Amino acid sequence: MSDTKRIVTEFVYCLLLSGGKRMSPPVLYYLPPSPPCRSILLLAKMLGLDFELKIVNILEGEQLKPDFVAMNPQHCIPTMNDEGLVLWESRAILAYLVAAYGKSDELYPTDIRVRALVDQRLQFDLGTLYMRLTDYYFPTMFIGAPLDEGKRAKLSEAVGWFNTILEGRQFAAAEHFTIADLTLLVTVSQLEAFNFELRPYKHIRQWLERCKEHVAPYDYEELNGSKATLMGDMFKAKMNQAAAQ
Ligand SMILES: N[C@@H](CCC(=O)N[C@@H](CS)C(=O)NCC(=O)O)C(=O)O
Repeated sequence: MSDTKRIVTEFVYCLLLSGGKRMSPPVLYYLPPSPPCRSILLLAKMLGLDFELKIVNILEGEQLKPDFVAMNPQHCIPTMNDEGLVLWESRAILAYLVAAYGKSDELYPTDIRVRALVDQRLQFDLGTLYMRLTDYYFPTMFIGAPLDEGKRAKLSEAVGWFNTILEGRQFAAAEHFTIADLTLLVTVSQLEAFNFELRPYKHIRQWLERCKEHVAPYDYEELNGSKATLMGDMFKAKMNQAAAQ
């Protein structure tokens, strides 16, 4: 057999073996403790999807390297590259992964009325709940800035809204667990690890336990719980440092 014929035969054989599917796994640029990265890693576990994982250490400015900025001018993680489809914004990545790799639409329902609610919750987390969490905690955790009571009030207001949303519901958007619960679970478990007082929010506490139980088989503790604790400890250490000065 000629070389050309052999290469073509091997190529066709590979295609047949792969069932015509993608040959290379999607690449995820990430850092394990980053909350939006944690939601992607949890979803990948739930879907049984193996990423090619590439650490980008944002604490050392690796996201500003020219190669990374050329791929994602906004230089944030998580960033995913699935055979040339480059995506960032964790909630957009979650939606894409369920559509591309999910065995069903359960985690991101295609029923337009249910999907509308999932999308609303995803955007509530992005623009309100998680945003207010970062506004309040991150300046202290990263640069030791004093806590701002005004920002705490805004965060409490958003937590209260989420508690009301959950009234009479088992899950955030549908009758079952969806990617809305996943991203909100990362946010609320982080609040819990920062010792945000969740006692007044009964519906959130019940939902949080339900979600943790649902995700426990997918390495929840390793992928999210332990990383939330790590960030909580960083915050507490900064608070103790400030108190000692
Ligand atoms: N809304 C974005 C937030 C992404 C984000 O802020 N990522 C942080 C890490 S948690 C980051 O990459 N920071 C470094 C930078 O922006 O240069 C998402 O959900 O993916």
